Amino acid sequence: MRHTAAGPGRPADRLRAPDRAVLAPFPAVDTLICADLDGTLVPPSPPTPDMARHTADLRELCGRLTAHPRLALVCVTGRRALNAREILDSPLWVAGVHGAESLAPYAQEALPHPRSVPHLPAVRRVARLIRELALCPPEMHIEDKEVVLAVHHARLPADRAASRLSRLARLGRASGMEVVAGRGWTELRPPGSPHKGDAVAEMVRRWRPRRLVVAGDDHGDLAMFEAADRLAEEGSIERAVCVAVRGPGADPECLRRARVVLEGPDACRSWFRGLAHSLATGGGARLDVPARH
Ligand SMILES: O=P(O)(O)OC[C@H]1O[C@H](O[C@H]2O[C@H](CO)[C@@H](O)[C@H](O)[C@H]2O)[C@H](O)[C@@H](O)[C@@H]1O
Repeated sequence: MRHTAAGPGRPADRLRAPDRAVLAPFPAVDTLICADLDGTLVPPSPPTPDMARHTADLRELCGRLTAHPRLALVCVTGRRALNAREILDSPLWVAGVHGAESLAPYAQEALPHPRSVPHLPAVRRVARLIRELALCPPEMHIEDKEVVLAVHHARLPADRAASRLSRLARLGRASGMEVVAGRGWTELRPPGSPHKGDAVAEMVRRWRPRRLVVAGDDHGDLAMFEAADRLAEEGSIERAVCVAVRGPGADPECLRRARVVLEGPDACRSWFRGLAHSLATGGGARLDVPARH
């Protein structure tokens, strides 16, 4: 079943394109921000008790950043794109499932990446087999993301999860899929599935920014850091700034490689707020200051 933003075919009013809006996609911008969601813009799941505060703050921040004509903001997440939009509650571009699907600001459906399309039947087949063979133990949960299958096992200690995952992984590999582990989840992905670095490169092609900021906290976000450095080296952008967000389970390599390290999603959102202010007042200087807050 496809996710919709607010019931079948009805996006929430706030996510509807304004009447007579001239939708000029991808004007060239000065600064493109590609930000991960869980652990970066909001605390990682499970939701913290003050989640409502984070969500309200995030919505205000997204409004502020997307209103800026020289700035573009894209959410690059492992979540399904429509699920991410519900959390963001803002009409952003979203690269979902690590870049395997994309959602335009006012679109009601996410589109699978062209590389993922030929594999949709195989993903459906593996999902059906897992159900028919009852391969998923009760402590785990399979999320069918259509372009990949995610097994959520955050409630199990790693060693117990590993033993329970082995049959699922064997079935995935026998069907030609790759097995990729994340924080509390393991995904079965078709070969050549896009990663977050692909999503960043695609967004840079579209927006042609001079400066690129990528922000993340997890192992999968390193692909964004690598893409940003590569795009700067090859001259597609003038400069890249990798921002890591520290928190429970943050990837040490992310923290080591980042130029800017921020203490949690609150600090990340306020750093972006400062960046927007600096651009609005003719700056961008904030990007020139190496910071480890
Ligand atoms: O790329 P991100 O924005 O950091 O998203 C990563 C995953 O986030 C969500 O998983 C997290 O919450 C799950 C419970 O809702 C939990 O089981 C898992 O351990 C957490 O990582 C999302 O459900 C996944 O699809 C994303 O890949």
